Amino acid sequence: MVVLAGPPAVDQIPLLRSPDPGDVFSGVPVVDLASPGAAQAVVDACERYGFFKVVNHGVATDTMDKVESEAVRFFARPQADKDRSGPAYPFGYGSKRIGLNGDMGWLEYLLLAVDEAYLSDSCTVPSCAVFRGALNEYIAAVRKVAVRVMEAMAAGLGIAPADALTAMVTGEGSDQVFRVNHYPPCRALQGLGCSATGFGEHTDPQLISLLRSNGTSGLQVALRDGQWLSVPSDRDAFFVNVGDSLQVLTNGRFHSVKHRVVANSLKSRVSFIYFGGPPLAQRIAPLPQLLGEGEHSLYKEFTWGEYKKAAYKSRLGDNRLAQFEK
Ligand SMILES: C=C1C[C@]23C[C@@]1(O)CC[C@H]2[C@@]12CC[C@H](O)[C@@](C)(C(=O)O1)[C@H]2[C@@H]3C(=O)O
Ligand SMILES: O=C(O)CCC(=O)C(=O)O
Ligand SMILES: [Fe+2]
Repeated sequence: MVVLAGPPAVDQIPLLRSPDPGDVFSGVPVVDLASPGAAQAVVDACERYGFFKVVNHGVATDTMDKVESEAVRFFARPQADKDRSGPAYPFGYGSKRIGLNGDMGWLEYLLLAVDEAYLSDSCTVPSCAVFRGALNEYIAAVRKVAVRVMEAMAAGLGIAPADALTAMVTGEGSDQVFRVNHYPPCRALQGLGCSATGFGEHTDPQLISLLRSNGTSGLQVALRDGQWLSVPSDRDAFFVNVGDSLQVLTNGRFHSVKHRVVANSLKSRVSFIYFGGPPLAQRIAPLPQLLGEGEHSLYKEFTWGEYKKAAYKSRLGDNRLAQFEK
């Protein structure tokens, strides 16, 4: 990453050299959730990249379109209106500042709390009933896809019971978060050979994240050798990230994928991400069913609450798992 002097509107945002248009991730693993081979395909992708896309997921196009058009309507409102839905922490509207430790990106967003399958009643943002209704329908649907993906993981890993992973995310007190990101076009940088960082590189701390975006590209993932590749957008699919906690539960067999978003100079990107996390008291340690004879955990013992607290003290790009490695 290079930090260049840029036009004033973006002077707080790290700039990236325009990615080489040839560096496209043409081999993103595609998992057909309705196929008999789904479980093995999910495990292969989690081991190799910690990243894959899910098709044939059964979520109605109308459910995705409705939430997208309501989100576009929300972000088109006057800035003063949107600011009344802030601050982002613990939940609400935020702009350019990500987290509490100085990270900046070319985006605005809504960070929302989820209870069971819906927006938490304690989360009064957004206030618009139509947007809330669309979010609730979408969250319930994407959460079902997350459950099917985690069941496929357990089946592919040969773990019993079948709900060993899903129970952590759907059980009482699970820590689920939903995020809507809007990356406006960054026109000031058009033709300058560099792009604004939309959302800086990071791994997701939870078990699993499911992302859907409008058709605007911008998501990039890092391969295990550190090479960054641009992910071709697909508005009909869900992209799945393995998070840090799932890496630990599998004792490093699954890989928590580093990813980032580069803002487009011409088009808006809107993305919707469901983050599945366990209850705060959940112990995060390798599942005994996955440890071979004589195999030890690569990590120190911790709870999700301890990890989350440490994560929220860190900068976006920090290696958050490092301090928990043995
Ligand atoms: C800089 C930060 C933003 C973040 C909390 C953190 O301190 C480090 C982890 C970040 C992240 C990444 C995935 C999700 O977008 C997120 C909501 C999460 O759980 O961890 C964000 C946090 C955030 O935006 O507050
Ligand atoms: O907005 C996106 O496309 C991805 C954002 C992301 O990685 C995150 O919110 O954790
Ligand atoms: Fe992320």
